[in-house]
Amino acid sequence: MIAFPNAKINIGLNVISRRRDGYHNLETVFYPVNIKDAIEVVESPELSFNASGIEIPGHANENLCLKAYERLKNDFKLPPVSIHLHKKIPIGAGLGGGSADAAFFIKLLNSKFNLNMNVETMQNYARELGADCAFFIKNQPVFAYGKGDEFEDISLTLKDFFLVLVMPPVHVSTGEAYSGVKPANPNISLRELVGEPLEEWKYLMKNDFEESVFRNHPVIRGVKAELYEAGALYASMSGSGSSVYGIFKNKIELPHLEANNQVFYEI
Ligand SMILES: C[C@](O)(CO)[C@H](O)COP(=O)(O)OP(=O)(O)OC[C@H]1O[C@@H](n2ccc(N)nc2=O)[C@H](O)[C@@H]1O
Ligand SMILES: Nc1ncnc2c1ncn2[C@@H]1O[C@H](COP(=O)(O)OP(=O)(O)OP(=O)(O)O)[C@@H](O)[C@H]1O
Repeated sequence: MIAFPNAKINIGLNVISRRRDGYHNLETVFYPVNIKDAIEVVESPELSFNASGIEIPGHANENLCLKAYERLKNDFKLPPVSIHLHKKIPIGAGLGGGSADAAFFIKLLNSKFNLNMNVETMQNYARELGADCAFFIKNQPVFAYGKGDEFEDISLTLKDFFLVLVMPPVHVSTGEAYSGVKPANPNISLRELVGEPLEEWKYLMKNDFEESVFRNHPVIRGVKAELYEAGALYASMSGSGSSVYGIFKNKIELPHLEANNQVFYEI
């Protein structure tokens, strides 16, 4: 059985306060985008994991797909499986790729082995694996708060716009990004701002990670500026970076950016 985990972008991101558990309370809007990995699971004599596509830093034993399998195996009778992950979602990009793989793997095991988990149960397992992970269970646009794993549905759609995502040649680690931010309460919650016309977003919304990440990696600031110069209605770094997206009224090509960056159109 095969699943195709997709990436997400963050529209606005306020880091609000530091928590006792070492995490931060935040508010953001998660929006699914059309850049996808592929994961296949097959019953097999022994547990195995292998990967192709973009190279994943770290040891294969630490892959979030395996962590999801081990976590569910504690609570369910699961046979050994062979897992193949084909990686296409850029890593260290703020696109939640690892989290998407883990969440889709939970859904895949649920279907393949008839585990009868409902959405809430799967979200709870996902929460244990990473703050971004639970979003990918329903995989619909949401306003997220708390650690980024509590949700309110929103009716946002970008289907009438043209979305471009640029991956600069820089990886940013999530821990590094959080350590550069001074948490603060926003004047107006993103919950309200996201309902304003998209043309107004650039005056209203920000990603709190941009300031320090742009300072450490000015190339990312440059990409955002180029997207605005090219006519973006709204442009922002996604999550902890380094990817930057632009929302345009009409279809556009950015050959200049393509020279130094990976560019995804119509995501
Ligand atoms: C930056 C975002 O992508 C925004 O959506 C997420 O907050 C990151 O979520 P994630 O990658 O799933 O994060 P995790 O794997 O759970 O945590 C990685 C590290 O990020 C920091 N972290 C993460 C989420 C959060 N609400 N507060 C944090 O301080 C912690 O230092 C943690 O050790
Ligand atoms: N299936 C996986 N895909 C990608 N990275 C994985 C996976 N499993 C574990 N990892 C580890 O997670 C790290 C980065 O994960 P990920 O791609 O989610 O980060 P990101 O792009 O910064 O996104 P975000 O911070 O928004 O979750 C990698 O360096 C790798 O060591």
